[in-house]
Amino acid sequence: MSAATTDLVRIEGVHKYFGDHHVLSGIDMTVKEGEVAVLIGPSGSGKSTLLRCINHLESISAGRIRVNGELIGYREKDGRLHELHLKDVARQRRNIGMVFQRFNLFGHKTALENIIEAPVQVRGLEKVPAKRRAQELLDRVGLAHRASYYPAQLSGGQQQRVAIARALAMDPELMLFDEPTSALDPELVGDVLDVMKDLAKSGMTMIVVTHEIGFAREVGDTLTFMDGGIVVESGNPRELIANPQQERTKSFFSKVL
Ligand SMILES: Nc1ncnc2c1ncn2[C@@H]1O[C@H](COP(=O)(O)OP(=O)(O)OP(=O)(O)O)[C@@H](O)[C@H]1O
Repeated sequence: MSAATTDLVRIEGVHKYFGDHHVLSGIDMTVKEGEVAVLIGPSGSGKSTLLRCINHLESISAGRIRVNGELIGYREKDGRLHELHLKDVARQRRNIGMVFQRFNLFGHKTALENIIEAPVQVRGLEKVPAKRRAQELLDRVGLAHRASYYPAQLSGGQQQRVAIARALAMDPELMLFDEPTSALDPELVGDVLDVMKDLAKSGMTMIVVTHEIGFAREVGDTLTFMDGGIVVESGNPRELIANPQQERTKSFFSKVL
């Protein structure tokens, strides 16, 4: 939501096949630093796949994805892409936080232990500062008083907020959200969206796949409508929702609004 200048994410001509299935058919998209880009579209349109390509959880079949100028998942030599070693992919992923529909917290660890896991294990941070930071992050997501709770003792919305804190603990420069509220009971959705709004206000660059039109309208700097593996239309969320230009977008919004 802050004044956006530089492109933090550049996606150019990205294709993805699963076998013969052409799931992404030439995606171009940029996200500026500090922007919130919302992705919307019918089931199977390729939104999750695109997110997963951005942190190289999926390889791409063609194209380029750059985050902060760095090619993700590959190095380029003589115009050809060569997949990076896992340790280099892991280094890139440390800068990209991802929050999934299912939070996948470690059930045998407390909220705080879940959050310090990666900073301690992956980054080698000492436990004391890691715990201090985790406590700050729990405070930020409104769960300061739940540090010693186990996931099973938390609601779905609280678990998702812990998952957001866990992603933030690695100090990512980009956060990816894949339908973060879709698995939640309706009354728990608001708290998670509020945390995401605060994060947006703090200047975090975010790409959010969601069906929450209100969030898209209120928090999104851009809204991108995908269908059948292509970007059909993209623009200012309010304008796009109020006045879609393409038939496919019109038809989609007429069903979800
Ligand atoms: N690992 C995989 N192997 C084979 N096909 C896959 C794989 N992952 C996704 N697909 C297919 O790719 C297409 C796009 O899926 P994707 O999950 O990206 O869509 P989506 O827009 O996020 O949908 P939804 O809103 O339902 O999550 C679907 O047809 C899906 O079946």
